[in-house]
Amino acid sequence: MNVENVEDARQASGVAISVRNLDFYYGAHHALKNISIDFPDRQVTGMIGPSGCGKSTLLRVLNRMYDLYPGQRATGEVIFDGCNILGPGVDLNVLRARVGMVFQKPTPFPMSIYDNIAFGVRLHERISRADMDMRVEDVLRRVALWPEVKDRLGASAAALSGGQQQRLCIARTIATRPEVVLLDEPTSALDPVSTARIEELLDELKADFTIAIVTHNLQQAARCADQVAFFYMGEVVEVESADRMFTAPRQRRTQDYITGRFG
Ligand SMILES: Nc1ncnc2c1ncn2[C@@H]1O[C@H](COP(=O)(O)OP(=O)(O)OP(=O)(O)O)[C@@H](O)[C@H]1O
Repeated sequence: MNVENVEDARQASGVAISVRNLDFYYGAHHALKNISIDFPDRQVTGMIGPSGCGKSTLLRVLNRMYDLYPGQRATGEVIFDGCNILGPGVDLNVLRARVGMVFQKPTPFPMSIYDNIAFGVRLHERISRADMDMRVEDVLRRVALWPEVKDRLGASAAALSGGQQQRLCIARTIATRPEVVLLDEPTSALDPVSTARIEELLDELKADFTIAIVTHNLQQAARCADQVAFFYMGEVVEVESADRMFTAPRQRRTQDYITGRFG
């Protein structure tokens, strides 16, 4: 399938990634059990549930991050652009550029602000210095960091605040022009002001990217997500629109969790 057909197919189905009958194992530990869930195109999917229920594990499957670790394996299907990305022959560098990931703790590379963005782009594209300058400016503007850093692009990223570093990490992720952005508790290490800025940013980014966000913060899921999935002990118990999830969930276990009966 060429890129245009893939884009047409995704828009027609309205689904960016479709997970079917997914099981995941850390050695003998069965961490995800027969999971099926669709990630709608250009919407935000929030993933909630108690600690250890498998939310981060699912994110790590969606770009095959787990492949970096021996003894971890997935079975089932994760369909992205008409292809099962769990199958053989997938170029993992390309996959990880198309399905980008932002981690809980801001993890800028030990290099300049400019190079934090240019580094990943150079791995995937040959572009001129002028085009790279434009790309760097464009993504820094999109994450609302440009006014704060435009006069010190050559300075170390380590000198930025935690919230600025996380916005830089999001800029770095979108600089390779992924279709999907995965975020694993991206604001849990940040103050309320930085958190609010990242939440606003997600709302803007979903015009162009499909977003999956793991969060412990139910209010954050209610504010940011279009659909919400509730995970419990390695299973997806319920997937609903955010409105329904927090007002009228169908399952008893979901209701107990969102009303704080366990956590
Ligand atoms: N590297 C690993 N090796 C073995 N077991 C692991 C590993 N990472 C996670 N697990 C186990 O897999 C299960 C799911 O973990 P996961 O991190 O996906 O949960 P989570 O819902 O994201 O939790 P949290 O909200 O605390 O981050 C847990 O039982 C956890 O102990």
